[in-house]
Amino acid sequence: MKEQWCLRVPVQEGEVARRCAIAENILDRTLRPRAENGFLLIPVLSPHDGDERAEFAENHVIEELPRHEQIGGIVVLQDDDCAGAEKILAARPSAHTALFATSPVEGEFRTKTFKVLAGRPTTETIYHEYGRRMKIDLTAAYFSARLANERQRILSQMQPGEKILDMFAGVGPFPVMLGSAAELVIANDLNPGAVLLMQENIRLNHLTNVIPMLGNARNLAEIVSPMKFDRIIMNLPMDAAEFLPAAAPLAKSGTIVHLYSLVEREGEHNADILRVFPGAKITERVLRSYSPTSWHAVYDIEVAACG
Ligand SMILES: C[S@@+](CC[C@H](N)C(=O)[O-])C[C@H]1O[C@@H](n2cnc3c(N)ncnc32)[C@H](O)[C@@H]1O
Repeated sequence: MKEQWCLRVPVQEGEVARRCAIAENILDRTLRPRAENGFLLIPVLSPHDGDERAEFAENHVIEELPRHEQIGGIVVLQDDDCAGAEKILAARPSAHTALFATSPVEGEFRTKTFKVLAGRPTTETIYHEYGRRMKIDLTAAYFSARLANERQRILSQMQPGEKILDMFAGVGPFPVMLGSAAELVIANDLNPGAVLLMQENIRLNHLTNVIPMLGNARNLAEIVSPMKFDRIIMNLPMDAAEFLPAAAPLAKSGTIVHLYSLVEREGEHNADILRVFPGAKITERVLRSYSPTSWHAVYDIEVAACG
């Protein structure tokens, strides 16, 4: 029998950890994950720091499942495939609904429309990420679990007492994840449906220092002035760079701006960034490929002293 290795994570974090293992190409798909004493053991292809040996059953089911993404109890299939949806729900007891997106991400609110392929007719679910719970409604507001690792990366960089602004907060995944380590988080979105869910997510996670705000990011400086922030999150990948001038009055020397964008070449936004934040230190990281010619990148911008 070949050597079998696993990543051991608390069951509630299993979904996120499994997705990260897929993204990092380390998941051993030939073996079936299993639960043990409140932990999920995820089979990995080769050992890394902290991984353990474990024994797994061969995986015959997962291999045959149609491609899909799981968000809480909802699976979203890549194809309009009702039979495939039934198969997935049978293989994944944690999923209650299978959906197919009938539109791309669209409009100012960046939402999609869905068709129910199988299971309970709903687009609502509870999603777990690193010990936090979030209510999601995929038709009411944008949500993607793909930035779960990014949220952990930012959390690991935070200093005590930070004031954070999330200009495009959606249902609040960044504010909810960073809230307990921050002094204050202002979490803004234009979509009333997103802000209602965000309010609920703030309550669900017992956060008292996260302030939800319904507004256009262009006007934030007028609304929260004279406040300045230690960290500003800008996750509007199609247009975030356009909002840099709106972020400028809210930043000070040393502020870190995390700008997420879809780009086609390295350094694509550097000139825009330096025009708004002269002398800023820019670090660009690739998050994932988006199409054959474009990728999702994050620019970490450290604002320099003004004047
Ligand atoms: C890509 S989503 C990101 C949501 C959230 N940060 C996340 O990671 O799930 C972008 C969000 O920006 C919001 N949005 C779009 N234009 C906006 C604007 N001018 N001002 C404030 N929010 C805006 C949309 O409603 C949407 O929720």
